[in-house]
Amino acid sequence: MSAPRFAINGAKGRMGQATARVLEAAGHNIAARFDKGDTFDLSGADIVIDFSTPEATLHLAQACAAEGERRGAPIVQVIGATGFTSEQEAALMPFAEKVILLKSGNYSLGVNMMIGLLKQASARLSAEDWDIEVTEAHHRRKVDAPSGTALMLGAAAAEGRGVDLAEVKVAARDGITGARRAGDIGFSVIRGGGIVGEHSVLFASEDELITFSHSARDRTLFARGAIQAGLWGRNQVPGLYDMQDVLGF
Ligand SMILES: NC(=O)C1=CN([C@@H]2O[C@H](COP(=O)(O)OP(=O)(O)OC[C@H]3O[C@@H](n4cnc5c(N)ncnc54)[C@H](OP(=O)(O)O)[C@@H]3O)[C@@H](O)[C@H]2O)C=CC1
Ligand SMILES: O=C(O)C1=N[C@H](C(=O)O)C[C@H](O)C1
Repeated sequence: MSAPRFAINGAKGRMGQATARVLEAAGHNIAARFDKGDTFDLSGADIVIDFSTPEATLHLAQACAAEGERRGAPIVQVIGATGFTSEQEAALMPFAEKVILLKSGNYSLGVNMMIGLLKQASARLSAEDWDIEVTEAHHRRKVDAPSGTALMLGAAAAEGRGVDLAEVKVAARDGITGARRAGDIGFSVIRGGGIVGEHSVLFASEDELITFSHSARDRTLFARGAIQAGLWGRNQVPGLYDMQDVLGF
């Protein structure tokens, strides 16, 4: 297989710049860099690392599908953006027929390890006795909440209990909320300064507390994972994959 040619969407953003640094340090070819207002010319690229916005991701998926058809070989689009509405998630699905889509709220090894552990824990700790609370903290410029990672962790905990997160999610508490309902999964959000990404999931019973936590110290961590996902994607057929697939978890 020939050397991979990368493109970056959201190239001037924090993650776009981190991705460029990692690619350049590894000697990879960056064939194109896109930002707001640019036309997606994908003719020189095989793998697009996309840390932009949900809207931009959908436009890019359309361009990847068209370019893949034109050349008779699918493009890999690694989606890092978070904050998709359910309508945007649904709108992305048809592109999985033509594009090798990888999508994850977090491309770190640690968070993806934690997902498996949470499924195990929540399957064993009964909803009657154990309350689950997800807490996340990020930098002051983050625009979506709860974070994509927090939602993934909450979804993993819900899956372990055999329920849909949408049925048990409590994203905010304020005022006279009433007592906690058994089985709910609560989310708390902190925004401040330059925090790269902190996530914790608390299991609380009357007598014991168990906490799973992950701390990201540098955003090149996410860039490295996204590039790993892109290289893995080159050997796949069109479809929708996540970082669990890449890592074989
Ligand atoms: N999955 C993961 O592991 C990780 C995911 N993320 C997610 O990645 C996303 C980006 O994060 P971050 O880099 O910090 O954010 P930034 O705001 O720094 O970067 C986003 C970039 O996308 C650009 N952009 C906006 N609209 C378009 C468009 N239509 N076409 C192309 N580019 C566009 C922005 O340009 P402008 O500023 O001009 O609007 C900006 O340069 C967020 O959703 C974040 O939650 C972040 C880290 C890890
Ligand atoms: O916006 C960020 O910075 C991050 N976003 C992702 C998320 O929403 O979970 C991943 C990481 O925590 C950093």
